[in-house]
Amino acid sequence: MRLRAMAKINLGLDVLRKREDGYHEVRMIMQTIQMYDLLDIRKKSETGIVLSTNLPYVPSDERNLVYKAAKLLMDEFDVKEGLSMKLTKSIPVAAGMAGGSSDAAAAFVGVNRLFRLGLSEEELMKRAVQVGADVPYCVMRGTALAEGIGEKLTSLPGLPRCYVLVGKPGINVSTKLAYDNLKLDSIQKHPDIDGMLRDIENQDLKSLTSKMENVFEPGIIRQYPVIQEIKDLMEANGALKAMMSGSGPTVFGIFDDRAKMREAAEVLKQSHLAKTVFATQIYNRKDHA
Ligand SMILES: C[C@](O)(CO)[C@H](O)COP(=O)(O)OP(=O)(O)OC[C@H]1O[C@@H](n2ccc(N)nc2=O)[C@H](O)[C@@H]1O
Ligand SMILES: Nc1ncnc2c1ncn2[C@@H]1O[C@H](COP(=O)(O)OP(=O)(O)OP(=O)(O)O)[C@@H](O)[C@H]1O
Repeated sequence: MRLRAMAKINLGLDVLRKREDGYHEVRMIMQTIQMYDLLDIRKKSETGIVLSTNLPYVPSDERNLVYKAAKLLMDEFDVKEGLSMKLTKSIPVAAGMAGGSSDAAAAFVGVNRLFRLGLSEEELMKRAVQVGADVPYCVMRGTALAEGIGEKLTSLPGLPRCYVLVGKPGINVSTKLAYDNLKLDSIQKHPDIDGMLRDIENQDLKSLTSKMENVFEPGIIRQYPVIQEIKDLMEANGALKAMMSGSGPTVFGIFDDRAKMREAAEVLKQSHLAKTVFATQIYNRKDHA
């Protein structure tokens, strides 16, 4: 069985407060994009889980979120058969695009199907949060409002067709460090998430993109000014708006015109500001086909 683990971007990202357990309460507008890792899974005769990946620097043992997700379900349902998984990564690692989280979501969906566990999407999402805050959203996909620590999800109407240019500089940002370094009292500008919800309801892409904000952005840009340079390049080359995704460092630009996005992609490639440049579009199917 082959599953696609889709990447996400955050169109709006607000952090409200720190909880007792160290996690933060957030309010975010999430969007799936057509950029994906592949997870091949099959039964094997010997018991246990075996995982291989195409990247030497991504762990292939119990530290991998795919392994964690599969083990969690197989332990709960006392699955005696063995599982063999092959992960082929295309989503940049430690990039703010939920690569590992989405791989884990694919493992939840795949193990549920392969061993006929009969869990509904909602039941999978309930378990998914134990692997990571973004994993329930990666099970759900599409356009969504995420609250709580990211696990309280409300499905939203799909955005009008638009194009997404992804540019990741050659640096990695730890999500944990980004949250630890965030000074909640000195956040200058909180995104207008309620206004964005209205724009999505009204299918008004221009108004929606004009409100895009991410509270992590100023702090991470101070550390890595190249992020600002990539944003500026995208906006100078036709993006309605460009912003950092998640805790960074990946920048995405939203375009209403595919040709313009492709031209901007060429300029970005030639600038050598980004190590990964990928031109794509939003993705609103939810069926894990
Ligand atoms: C920044 C985002 O990518 C935006 O979508 C997510 O909030 C990150 O979600 P994630 O990678 O699934 O996060 P997890 O793997 O659960 O947590 C990694 C670390 O980030 C911090 N963390 C994460 C999510 C959250 N709501 N509050 C937090 O404080 C915690 O220190 C945690 O130890
Ligand atoms: N399946 C996986 N793919 C990539 N990294 C993984 C995976 N499982 C565990 N990891 C570890 O997790 C770390 C962060 O990986 P990931 O690519 O998920 O970060 P991210 O894109 O910042 O995620 P998010 O947007 O959810 O914060 C990596 O450094 C890696 O060692």
